[in-house]
Amino acid sequence: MDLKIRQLSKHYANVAALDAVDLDVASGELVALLGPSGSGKTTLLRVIAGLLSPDSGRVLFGEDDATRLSLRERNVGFVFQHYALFKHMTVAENIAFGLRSRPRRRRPDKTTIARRVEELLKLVQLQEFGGRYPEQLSGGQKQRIALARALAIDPTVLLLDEPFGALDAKVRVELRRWLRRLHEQTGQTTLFVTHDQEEALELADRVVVLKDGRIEQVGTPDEIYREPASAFVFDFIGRANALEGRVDSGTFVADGQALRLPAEHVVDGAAQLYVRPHDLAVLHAETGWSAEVVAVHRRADRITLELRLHGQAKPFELDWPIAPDDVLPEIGSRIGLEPQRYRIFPAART
Ligand SMILES: Nc1ncnc2c1ncn2[C@@H]1O[C@H](COP(=O)(O)OP(=O)(O)OP(=O)(O)O)[C@@H](O)[C@H]1O
Repeated sequence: MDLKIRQLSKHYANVAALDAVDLDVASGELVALLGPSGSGKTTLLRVIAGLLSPDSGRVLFGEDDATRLSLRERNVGFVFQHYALFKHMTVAENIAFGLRSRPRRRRPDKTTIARRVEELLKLVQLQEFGGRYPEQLSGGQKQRIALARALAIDPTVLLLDEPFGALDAKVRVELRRWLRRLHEQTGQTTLFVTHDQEEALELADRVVVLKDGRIEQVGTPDEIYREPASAFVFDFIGRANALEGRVDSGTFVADGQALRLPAEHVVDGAAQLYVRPHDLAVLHAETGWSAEVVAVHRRADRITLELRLHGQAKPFELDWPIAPDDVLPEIGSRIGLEPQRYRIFPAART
């Protein structure tokens, strides 16, 4: 089912946890809500679930206004970061819980519930685990069961709040790939909260970037990464350098006059050039603009140079795609550069 959010606001004292948020999620989409701590991700998910009432605005499931409905009436599936399985129930009983606790006229019979539990155990690849108790499962297995339990009621939407947040990095990566495959099988409309940009980019059909209760950008992972709509999104998604300069009649100027780049659509005044470390090309000729090498960092998979422009206090980084017999530049020397992909934004007013 599709989901529409219209002008949703929620305040706590003088904090706007959600500030007039509009969002459309198509049926079958997997959408990540991404943003730093306190940006409003969990609040948005909880308002959609019916766990929190908004101050104003509407939540629509299909054409139906669900704003005033309870969690149960909305029939949503919810998975929390911390395993919320019932300890005293077996895995199978946990999965069956949502169906068993339905009012009698909507409750499937025992055989149907047992069949559904088997199907779900198979779907989350834990067929042998129905008789176990939650304490006999690993963290990753518990979250797969929590997901099976959320899916059991055939929810209108599936809402996941950092479901892998408490797991270690390797298990997280395995589980997010597993979740993507599962989503392809079920086609369930899903909203997924994360503060991990890699998780969002790898998993989601579309990513919603939140900041201070507002949507900064909505787009496919590619759009968000390649065409960030603001300095905030550029900085938040992946590694970014910000170089100080000015825009003057459609030209960005920095480093005295040495660095000049077209900036047609940026208003005149203080501005910043945003460029990722791997989007800076080293020029072996004495063309382009030049920067001083401040430090050389060897990493497992790359070499990163720390560079500085004339007159700028803050160094920036360049990833050097080094060949085995390349000679690394010396500290204090200068190298020629060319940004291959970049964005220029007016400097934030403080
Ligand atoms: N019950 C509450 N009482 C007061 N303020 C709250 C409450 N819940 C959330 N807030 C505030 O609302 C804002 C949004 O919080 P929310 O939990 O939605 O952010 P988040 O993006 O999910 O953050 P995190 O990644 O840390 O979970 C924050 O400033 C938070 O302090």
